[in-house]
Amino acid sequence: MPTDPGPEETSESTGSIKDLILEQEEAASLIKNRSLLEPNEIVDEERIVGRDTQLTDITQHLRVAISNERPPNLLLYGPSGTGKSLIINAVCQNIVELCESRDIRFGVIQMNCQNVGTLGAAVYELARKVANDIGTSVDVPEHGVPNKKKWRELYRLINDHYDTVVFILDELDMLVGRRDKDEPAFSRLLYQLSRAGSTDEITAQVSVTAITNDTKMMESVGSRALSSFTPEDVHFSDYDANQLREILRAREDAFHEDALSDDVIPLAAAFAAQTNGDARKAIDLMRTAGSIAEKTGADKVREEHVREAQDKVEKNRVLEVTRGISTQKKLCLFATAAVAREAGTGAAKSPIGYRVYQYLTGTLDSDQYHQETYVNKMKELTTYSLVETERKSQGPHSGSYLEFTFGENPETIIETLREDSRLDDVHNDELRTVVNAQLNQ
Ligand SMILES: Nc1ncnc2c1ncn2[C@@H]1O[C@H](COP(=O)(O)OP(=O)(O)OP(=O)(O)O)[C@@H](O)[C@H]1O
Repeated sequence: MPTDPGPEETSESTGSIKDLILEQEEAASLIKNRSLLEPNEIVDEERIVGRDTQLTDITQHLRVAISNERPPNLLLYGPSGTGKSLIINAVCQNIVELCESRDIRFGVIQMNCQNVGTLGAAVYELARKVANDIGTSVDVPEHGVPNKKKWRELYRLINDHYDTVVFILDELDMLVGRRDKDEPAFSRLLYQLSRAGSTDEITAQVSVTAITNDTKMMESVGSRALSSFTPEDVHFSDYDANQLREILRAREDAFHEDALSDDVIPLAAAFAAQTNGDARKAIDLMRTAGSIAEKTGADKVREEHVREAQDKVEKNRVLEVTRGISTQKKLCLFATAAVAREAGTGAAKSPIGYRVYQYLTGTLDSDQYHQETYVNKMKELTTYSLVETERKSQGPHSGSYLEFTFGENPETIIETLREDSRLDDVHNDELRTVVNAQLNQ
């Protein structure tokens, strides 16, 4: 039978937790507005800096919607955290408001394609989002019906409720679909959406904005889709340290007055620019540095907190990615990071990476993939933005190879992977010797 804790004990424990909360609140005296430092927070337009060209281009393309004309299709491409979603959403939000004031039924339907899976699931998800936007429900079941019915339902919803609709398909290249199809699902989705308006299936005007990190995505788009999609391209490049500094300055009021020492923003901007020019990362660094400073009871966020945050953020990201991957993928990544670390450029060539992978699998007495599979495993890791690939030529008669460039410090990747005890038998000195011998060949 449970014993009665008694009034004294209850009030004492409640009191101590409350005290703890209040104590922590008092210690958290540096960050004033945490949501401004959340990576997915949609910020007001006064806080958008450094993307004037893209903002002007996108506005120029989409503004025709306020005259009830169909905006062109767009392709926004560039690395992670360079403001693609931010800018398109800011422009669309303003167009929605202007259209409302002119009684034009303008809709914006955004879908992140990362976890959607198949074409059928994508069409259903779009229908669900449209239904949600207009406050109704989808009239076909999610499973067990042919895609044709889902398309028909999507068209019905659009025709009934919009004059113009813009579909924003984020991370579109991730919508690969079933492997047995000749054409990736994203290509079929683009084809259907962009041709629907030219048939009588959709009476509303439809425009598609595709967003991708993969500069080569359009190479996998089938010829039918290519001839109907024909987007205007808007490129988003990495931010440099100056731009990141401006972005962070525009969020300085996330902190209490005088809570930031002068070198904090320039250092966080420099770290983020060094690795991949990603604004999300710069913002993340500021938040982590602030939390570290608060936790240690510091009166200000200082340079050392940013350095500690940098270490933590890098390790966390690598950990997050590597925790779930197979041992073989870890070996591929470990070998490639070891080459990039010694090469000093943050990059590794696939044939050298493969030879170091062979050394690793030999040392650990584990299964060994062929080079093609090694390359494919590394390519799969690009989805996490940990590594990027680029095909390079060795010269006119020597074929080509892939170059892997790391978004994080290769040393961090190696250290993080080493937390897996199966790598204990790989000794650092010997690994360095093997890698250098391969690099010098
Ligand atoms: N120019 C900018 N001014 C202010 N904040 C920015 C700017 N660019 C990006 N950010 C902030 O950085 C974060 C990431 O931006 P966003 O989501 O637009 O990147 P993205 O290019 O769409 O990245 P991904 O390809 O990973 O989706 C967001 O919190 C956004 O508010």
